[in-house]
Amino acid sequence: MTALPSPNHCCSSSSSAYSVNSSIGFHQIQRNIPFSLIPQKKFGSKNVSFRSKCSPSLPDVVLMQDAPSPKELKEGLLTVEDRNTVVSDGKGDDSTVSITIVGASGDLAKKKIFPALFALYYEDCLPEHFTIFGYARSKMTDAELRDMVSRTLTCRIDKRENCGEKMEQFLKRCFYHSGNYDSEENFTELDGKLKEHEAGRVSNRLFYLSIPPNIFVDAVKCASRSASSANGWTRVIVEKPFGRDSESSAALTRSLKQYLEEEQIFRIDHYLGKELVENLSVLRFSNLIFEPLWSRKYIRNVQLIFSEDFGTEGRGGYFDHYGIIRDIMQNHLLQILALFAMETPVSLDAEDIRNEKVKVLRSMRPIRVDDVVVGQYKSHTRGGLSYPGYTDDKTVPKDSLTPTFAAAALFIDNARWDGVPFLMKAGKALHDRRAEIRVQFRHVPGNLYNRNVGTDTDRATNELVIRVQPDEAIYLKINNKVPGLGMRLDRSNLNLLYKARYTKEIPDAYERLVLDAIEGERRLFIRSDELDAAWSLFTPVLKEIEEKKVIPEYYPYGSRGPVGAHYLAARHNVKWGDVGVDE
Ligand SMILES: NC(=O)C1=CN([C@@H]2O[C@H](COP(=O)(O)OP(=O)(O)OC[C@H]3O[C@@H](n4cnc5c(N)ncnc54)[C@H](OP(=O)(O)O)[C@@H]3O)[C@@H](O)[C@H]2O)C=CC1
Ligand SMILES: O=C1O[C@H](COP(=O)(O)O)[C@@H](O)[C@H](O)[C@H]1O
Repeated sequence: MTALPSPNHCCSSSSSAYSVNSSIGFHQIQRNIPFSLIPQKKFGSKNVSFRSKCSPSLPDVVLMQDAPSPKELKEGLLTVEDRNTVVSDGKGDDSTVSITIVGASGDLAKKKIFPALFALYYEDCLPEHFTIFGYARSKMTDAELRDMVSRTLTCRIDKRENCGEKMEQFLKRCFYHSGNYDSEENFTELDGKLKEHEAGRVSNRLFYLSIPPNIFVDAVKCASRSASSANGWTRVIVEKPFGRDSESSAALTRSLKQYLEEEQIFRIDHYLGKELVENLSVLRFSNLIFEPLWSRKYIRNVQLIFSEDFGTEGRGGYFDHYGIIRDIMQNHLLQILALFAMETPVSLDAEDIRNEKVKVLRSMRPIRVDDVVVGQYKSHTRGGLSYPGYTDDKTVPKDSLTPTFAAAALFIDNARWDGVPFLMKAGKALHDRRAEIRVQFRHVPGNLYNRNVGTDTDRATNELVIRVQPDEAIYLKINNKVPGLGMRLDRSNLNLLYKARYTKEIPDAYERLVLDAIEGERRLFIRSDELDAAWSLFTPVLKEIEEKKVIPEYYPYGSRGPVGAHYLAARHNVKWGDVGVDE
């Protein structure tokens, strides 16, 4: 049994284990509610939960200075297994984290995962003992992997000290094992190598499935059977797509659950790791001025906008099987919508937040095909340059009807949001790259200044814009008197532009999410019932679009997308906020 450390050890970065707890729920101890434990039956009983100095959960650990007393333990508030759970800052303790990137030779691994791990290392956010393994079929030596990874690493713009040295140190912790995704034998070899590096310490293992979805289950089966930890935790990050409709998603979940408990599955939606998306709850729940306005009473419509100024270049094969609704709307935009619209959760615990998100998703009205507009980009020549159409991609069938653009009107049939249109718009190969949430408020009843505002009430109403990217910002459009002797109003922005306010570079979403997975923090990952609810909403309309072979409206590469999106918005009495002079 693990000995209880003194509460004074809490939070000192040089201490070893600093409080006894479960990897889910510091709050539960404080509220004297007995734990339900993460089942560990397939993966050993010792449950070491790491909290780095970078953890957003750190305040919880601070609260745990008054860790459960021996009396509380004796009185059965914690079970024997709980006592085997140690929360550690990972410094000087006897546990190690092995991170295996399955599909390490691929695009996502190179572009996002290795750089995120390096950034965490650079910021001293990883535990003292960690090893990174790349796993894929490609033949590579450790040196070749390091060479490949080194090409994508960059140092923080705001801190460049010892950058080269840190890169070298990081690369020394990266190794490679070549193997098949469906070979238990190859995963057993990996297990042997991981054990060598773990050197008898408590082993915690994180597998990041950065591979195409058709091989998820094979890889999970082999990893869980042949390379899971014998004495610590084993977790698996699963990349989207989680199926392509309700049935295939449920089948994937069922298959994964043959080898993993739900608590071991970390379904990633990287939009949840974006700074401004995380800030959404802070904005709502820690500012008195917003939450009272957050309902049908004051909000006229909400717009969730995603656009990219490049096409599917290189990913056409994957994309054609999914399309923009599955690629962006069913996950990224719907997750943002759920966070935006949910009721106040009981606490910031993962389960409390996810419970509220599920309730919103389940309150949503089925989407009618009439409330969806689909488009596909076509080739376009501008300034002597010619841009390819979607079906010019060799991996895309010439007669493909797959939408690269969609706009939809959604409704939440609950007391808070009854009748408020939530408009979504997502597209590739458009005129700019942006992701934002726009909240258009109602007009001021009996506005004394109507005369000065003019007839366009849209121009006179307040709008809150949360710009997720690029140039992260939150701004509120207000009416203001133009200085001078006359009485003329204009619309101005109260603007919180992140790069002007904060000098620190904003971490990439993958950094936050990988760290959370290492720490066992599930708040930003998708629970299986959330996923079911999201698919239930989109599956019928997707089927209808596909069965009816709805012809997409063609739009030129680099344009603002199909005009149909404007007609759709107009039918719901909405004007898209990203179009216009002062967008
Ligand atoms: N790339 C991106 O920007 C994003 C990707 N994702 C998701 O992340 C995952 C990985 O994406 P990405 O890195 O782009 O994928 P890749 O197509 O680059 O595949 C990753 C690796 O998997 C192996 N692989 C590829 N195809 C097959 C196959 N048919 N059978 C067996 N192995 C195969 C290859 O490694 P080897 O041949 O060496 O075994 C490849 O390097 C996917 O699920 C994707 O949907 C999600 C969001 C964004
Ligand atoms: O999940 C996906 O996201 C990217 C956009 O991510 P971002 O962080 O660069 O905004 C998108 O290009 C891709 O098609 C999709 O699969």
